Amino acid sequence: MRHRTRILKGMAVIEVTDLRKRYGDLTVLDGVSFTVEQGEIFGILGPNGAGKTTAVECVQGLRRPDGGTIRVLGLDPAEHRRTLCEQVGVQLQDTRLPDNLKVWEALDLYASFYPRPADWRQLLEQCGLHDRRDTRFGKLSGGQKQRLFIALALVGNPRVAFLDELTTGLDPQARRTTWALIEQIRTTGVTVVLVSHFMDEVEELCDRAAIVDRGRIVALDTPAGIVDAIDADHAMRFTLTAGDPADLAALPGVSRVTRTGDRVVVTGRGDFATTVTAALARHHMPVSDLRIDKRTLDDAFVALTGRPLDPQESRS
Ligand SMILES: Nc1ncnc2c1ncn2[C@@H]1O[C@H](COP(=O)(O)OP(=O)(O)OP(=O)(O)O)[C@@H](O)[C@H]1O
Repeated sequence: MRHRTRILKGMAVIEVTDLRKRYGDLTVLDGVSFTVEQGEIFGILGPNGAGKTTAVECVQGLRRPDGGTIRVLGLDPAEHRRTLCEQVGVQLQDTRLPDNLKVWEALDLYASFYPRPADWRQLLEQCGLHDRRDTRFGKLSGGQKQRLFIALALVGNPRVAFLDELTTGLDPQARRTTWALIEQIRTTGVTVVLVSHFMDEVEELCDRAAIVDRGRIVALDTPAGIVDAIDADHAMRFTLTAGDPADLAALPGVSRVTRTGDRVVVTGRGDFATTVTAALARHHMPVSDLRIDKRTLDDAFVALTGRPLDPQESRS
C-alpha cells in the first residue's frame, strides 16, 4: 500500500487492551483491543451506535471505562488528562463555535490554550483557509468549517490527532478537499485516529482500520488486508474474440470459467487475475472490455456481519 513507509514499526502511540463500557443495561464496548503506531492514520469504522465515539472518548480520557487498560503516549488518560491534553488534538463530532467568531480569532484563542502552539497563520495556509481569515464562523461553508476544526485540532502541535466523523454532510468535492488535507497532515508526522462510518473514506486514507460492530472489533488490518481476508471469490469479465477459455480453469487461483457467447467470466481468489491475463497474452487470445470486480470494505462488512453498514450514506 502506498502509505506504509511512514509508519515506524513498534512505536505504539496508543495501546488499548480489553476495553469495556456499559451504560446501564447496554454493553457499548465489549472487550476492544487495538494499538496505533507512530505516524499512522488509523481508522475506527462502524455503523451508527457501534461504540466508536465511546471508545475514542475513553482513549481521550473524557469517559471512564468499566474495564481494560488504555495507554496514550505511555500514560493512562484517565489519570494524566492534563498532560495528554498538550499532546493530543481533538476534533469532536459536534464541535460548535459562536457564529460571530472570526476564523483567525478562533485559531488565536485555541492557540492560547497550549504551551507550545503551532503558528496558526501557517495552519490557515495549510488548511486552505488563508482567504477566510476574517470570515465569521457562521458564514463558512460546511467544508470550510470542517477544515477549521481540523486546524483547531492541530493548533496545539499535537503528536496525536483524533478526527471524528469528518466529512458527514459534506458534498463530494468538499470531502475530497478534506481528504487531501489529512494526507498532508500525515507528512508532518502526526498520528491520526479517524473515526468514520464511511467505508470509502477509510479505504482512501487509512493505513490500518478496526471495524467495530456492536461494541466489538470484527476486523483489524489494512483496508486491503480486511478485504482480502473475505472468504469469497471475485470475478474478472471480458469479451473473447478468438480461442477457447476452458484451459484457464486449470490456472492457480481460478475456481470457475463460464462462457456465454463471446463473454467470459473467470472467478477466483488471490492473484488469479494477473495469472489469467498473462495466460491470455501468452496464448494470443485477444480480449476486450476487461473488468475486474473490485471488492470493497462494504463487501467485507457484509461478509463479517451479515448486513450492510449503511448503503445510503456510504455511497453519498
Ligand atoms: N452517555 C450515554 N448514556 C447512555 N447511552 C449512551 C451514552 N453515550 C452513548 N450511548 C449509547 O451507546 C451506544 C454507542 O454510542 P457511540 O456514540 O459510542 O456510537 P458511535 O459508533 O460513535 O455512533 P455514531 O456513529 O452514531 O456516533 C449507542 O447506542 C448510544 O446511544
